[in-house]
Parts: sequence; structure tokens; C-alpha cells
Amino acid sequence: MRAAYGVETVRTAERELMARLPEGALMQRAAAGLAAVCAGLLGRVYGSRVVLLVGSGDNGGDALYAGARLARRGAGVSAVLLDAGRVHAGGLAALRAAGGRVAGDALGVLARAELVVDGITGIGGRGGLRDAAVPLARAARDSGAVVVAVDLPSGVEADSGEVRGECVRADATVTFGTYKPGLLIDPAREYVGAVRLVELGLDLGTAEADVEALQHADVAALLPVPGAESDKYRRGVVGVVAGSERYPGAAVLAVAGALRGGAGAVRYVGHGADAVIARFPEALVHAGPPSKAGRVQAWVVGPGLGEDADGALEDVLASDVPVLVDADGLRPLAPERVRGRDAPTLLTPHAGEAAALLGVSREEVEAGRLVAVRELAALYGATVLLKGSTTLVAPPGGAGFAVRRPVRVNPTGTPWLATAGSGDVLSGLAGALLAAGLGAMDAGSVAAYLHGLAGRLAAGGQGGDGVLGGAPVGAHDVADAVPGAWRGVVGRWRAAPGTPFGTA
Ligand SMILES: NC(=O)C1=CN([C@@H]2O[C@H](COP(=O)(O)OP(=O)(O)OC[C@H]3O[C@@H](n4cnc5c(N)ncnc54)[C@H](O)[C@@H]3O)[C@@H](O)[C@H]2O)[C@@H](O)CC1
Ligand SMILES: Nc1ncnc2c1ncn2[C@@H]1O[C@H](COP(=O)(O)OP(=O)(O)O)[C@@H](O)[C@H]1O
Ligand SMILES: [K+]
Repeated sequence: MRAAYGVETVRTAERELMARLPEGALMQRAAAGLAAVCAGLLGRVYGSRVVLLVGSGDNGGDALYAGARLARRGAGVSAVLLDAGRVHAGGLAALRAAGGRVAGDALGVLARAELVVDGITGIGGRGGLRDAAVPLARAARDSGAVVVAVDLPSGVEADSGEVRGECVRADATVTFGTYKPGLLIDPAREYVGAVRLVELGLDLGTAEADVEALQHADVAALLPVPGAESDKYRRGVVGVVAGSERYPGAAVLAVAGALRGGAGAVRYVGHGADAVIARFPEALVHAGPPSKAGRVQAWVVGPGLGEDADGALEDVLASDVPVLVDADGLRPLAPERVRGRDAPTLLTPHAGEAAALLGVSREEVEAGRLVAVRELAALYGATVLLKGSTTLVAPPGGAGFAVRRPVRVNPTGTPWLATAGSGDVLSGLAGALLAAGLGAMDAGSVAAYLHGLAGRLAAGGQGGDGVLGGAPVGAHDVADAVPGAWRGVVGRWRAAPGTPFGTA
């Protein structure tokens, strides 16, 4: 699990560590790590042209000490000081002693730079860049130089991933001690580039992370694997209430997600039965209502239901099993109805649906995704999965949930997933995991992880985010790629107990 901590937690841990170390030791650790990454990116340090953008705080200090290390290795290092009257004195002295200099013509040196170190603001920055810094950030971007952000790209909000104005766009970010939420969540994540963590030795042992991201090993440990005693009921039966005469395809895609997500059986209820059976003869179809369809271990309700979602929604919410509500099921959803349930509820809105539920604009949700998902989880007392780039999953909040548990951010995915119906596949997938017995947080975040990987696999290409060289996909391609994503996560073929070596 990759954990990210908010600014207050980081500052407390830094203070505790600094009290035990000689003065300045922590900044030297940070600067050494930063210089090493810069040297790696430059390839040849000797003779290279490096420009430091130096703000008035310790972030600028890191940049200056790292610049001094590069200057000692023969780089030509120029520092652009945002405020010559307020600069880290020790850092500036170290740079000068190593042969670095303060630039007179900021835009001139930036135009010739091979590498720019962004030390304008780190965790002390508030709001977008101030006016004086804006032309420098633009010049850095336009120079064609590699831009390395110190701790965070200056101008992003460390705690939330918001970008409230102009901001440095980095090719790489060297962050210190721990990840910060803003490095993992859009829109800020777009500005971060590749992230390298330099360990400082912070003790975050008892602190609660603000945000966490699953990794392959976490997902592999959570994926349900059938054993010798498994039967279709123990693996989990998912009920899917989706599709309508107008949108039968949503039914097919949600059922596809559920089957690929490992459901032992899928009970489908709705107007898309013919389409479902034509594509998936293994599905069990019922005319409804859902409560008469037979026992299920979890319900998925909403994709493509159209206008007449209310009756089926109420029927499903009255059940005593986990319920995932998506799409058209979200529209008529009253917070009290969800808060009154004993079994878990997982809501999966996209930004537009989340905005409608919160009574704000879509833009507001997209600009402040972390705040929005926490607010929804508090309003409904439910687990909420907010779709989009960097999908977030928040644990239930509000009254009765005193402990603030971390929000999960999905690290997989690709913008190629922004295609009609891919959310329906996600619903089915998460529903299957709920039916298999995963809690709502795990079901939502594991489903988002597999769905994102499946999107990348389906799109192909070489880019880490599946965009570079990838190609458009349809939602059914994403569903078909889920087994490949699953195998990729589990990593290796697991022999059934008692299987002789050499047989498969
Ligand atoms: N505290 C520690 O022990 C360590 C801190 N380190 C570095 O110190 C940084 C934090 O340093 P500070 O607390 O001094 O804060 P910063 O250096 O991040 O920023 C504070 C300064 O930036 C200015 N500023 C704030 N918002 C701005 C904006 N929107 N546009 C332009 N300027 C703005 C403020 O006037 C202030 O002078 C970390 O991000 C990290 O880089 C590292 O050296 C590791 C150790
Ligand atoms: N820019 C993006 N980057 C990554 N994933 C995205 C992006 N936009 C949308 N997605 C993903 O694509 C899926 C779209 O779901 P949704 O909006 O519900 O569409 P639909 O209702 O057509 O199925 C979600 O899983 C979402 O996280
Ligand atoms: K910075």
C-alpha cells in the first residue's frame, strides 16, 4: 500500500525527527536525494546548464543545496531568486561556495537551461503561484528543459490535489519523507510527472494516512480465489438490476463486468433480458421485482435503468445484503434511505452525478475531488467511489464515524476508459467482489484497480498510463480484458494443491 500524509502530519513527524538530528541534517538528506535524481536525469552533470527557481522558504533551501552538489560536479548552476531579500541563507552560501551564481537575467538563463529545479514552494505553498512566479513557471515549461519539482510542483495544493491558479508542470517530482495526497490526485497529479520518494527517516507509525493507493500485492491478496469447497453460491451470486428498453446494452455490460469479476452466478432483473441471454447464456434472468428473483449476496442497481429506477431501487435497498448504486439509481437516492441501511452501500457516481447529489457544479467536483468524495460519504454514511481520472473511494463518514479513515486513490487507469458503458462494466465488477465477501472499500478499490488495468491492456501501447501508442477501446473490450488484468495482478499460475509438478 502506498500511503500519502497531509501537511500537518508531515510537519509533526519532521519536527520530531529534526529534534533528534544535528541542525540541517534533514535538509541535507533531501538535497542529496534531489541532486542524485537530477544527476540521473542529466546523464552527464559536468558542463550541464541547470537553473534553480528559488522561493523564500525551505523548499528553495533544498533547491540551493542540491544545486551546490551539482555545481561541485561541474554543472553550471544559476539560481533565480523569487525574493532576493528572503532566501535560505545557508543554501545560497553553499551554492556560491560551490561555484554557482545568482542569475541577473532569469528568462535568459531559463531559455538556455537543460534542467530546471522548481524550488518555489513545497508544503508551505498556498493557492496558485503568485504573480512574480508565473512568468518563471511559464518560461520553464517553454524552455524544453527537464523540469524537476522539489517535494511538489509549486502551485499545487499538497493536501487535496487542487490547482487554484497557475502551477509548475514537472517532468519529475522528488518528494521527501512520504507521498502527499496532491501527488496522487487529479488535477494536481497531471503536473507531477514521474514521482521519486526520497526517504528521510520520518516516523509516521501511528499517524493515519489521508490517502492510500493499492498496489499489485494488495490487490492480489484481496482477490477471491475459488478453493476445493467452492460452489457457485459460496463464490457469490450477484443480482444486477440494470438496462431498460431504451438502454439494453447497459444490462449486458454490467453483467459482463460481474461475470468477469468472478461471480459464481449472476441474476439479472430488468428489461434487457433478451440482450443479456443472447450474449451471456450463463446469466439467470428474472422479470422482477428484484426481491422475488432469488437469493443474492450483493445487488448492483442503476446502470441504464432510465426514468423508472425508483421501484427497483427501493426494493433492492430494502434487502439485507450489500448494494452498489450507480447511474440512474443515484438520481432518486435520498441520504436518509441509505443511512438507514444496516448492510453496506457503495455509491459509484461520476463527477456529474456527484455534483447533482451535492448540489454543486460538475466543475467544482472535478476541481476538488477529495473534498467532494468525503462530503458525499458523510452525507450518505456510505462508501463512495467517485469515478474519473484518479478514481477515489471514500469510507463512510458523518455522524457515527469518528475515525477518519484514508480515502483510496486508484493508480491504474487510462483516459481511454472515458467511453460510454465502461462505468457499467465497473459496477458489475465491483458487485461481484461485494458478493464474494469483500468489504465496500475493498470491493470498490479493487474493482477500480482491475478496471483501470483492463482499460490499459485493451488500449495497448507502451505508455505507463496506457495512452502513448494506445488505441480507442469500447466498454465490452474493457470487460473482456479483465481476466488478463486479473492474471497480471496475481502474477503467476498457482498450482492447485496436490497437482503433480509438470502438469498444467
Ligand atoms: N521541515 C523539514 O524538516 C524539511 C523541509 N523540507 C522542505 O521544506 C519545504 C517546506 O518549507 P517551508 O515551510 O519553508 O515552505 P515552502 O518553502 O514550501 O513555502 C513557503 C514560502 O513560499 C511562499 N509562498 C507561499 N505560497 C506561495 C505561492 N502561492 N506563490 C509563491 N510563493 C508562495 C511563502 O511566502 C513562504 O515564504 C518542504 O516542501 C520541503 O521541500 C526538506 O528540506 C526536508 C526537511
Ligand atoms: N479521464 C479519465 N481518465 C481515466 N479514467 C476515466 C477518465 N474518464 C472516465 N474514466 C473512467 O471511465 C469510466 C466511465 O464511467 P461512467 O462515467 O459511469 O460512464 P458510463 O456511464 O458511460 O459507463 C469510469 O470508470 C471512469 O473512472
Ligand atoms: K516545488
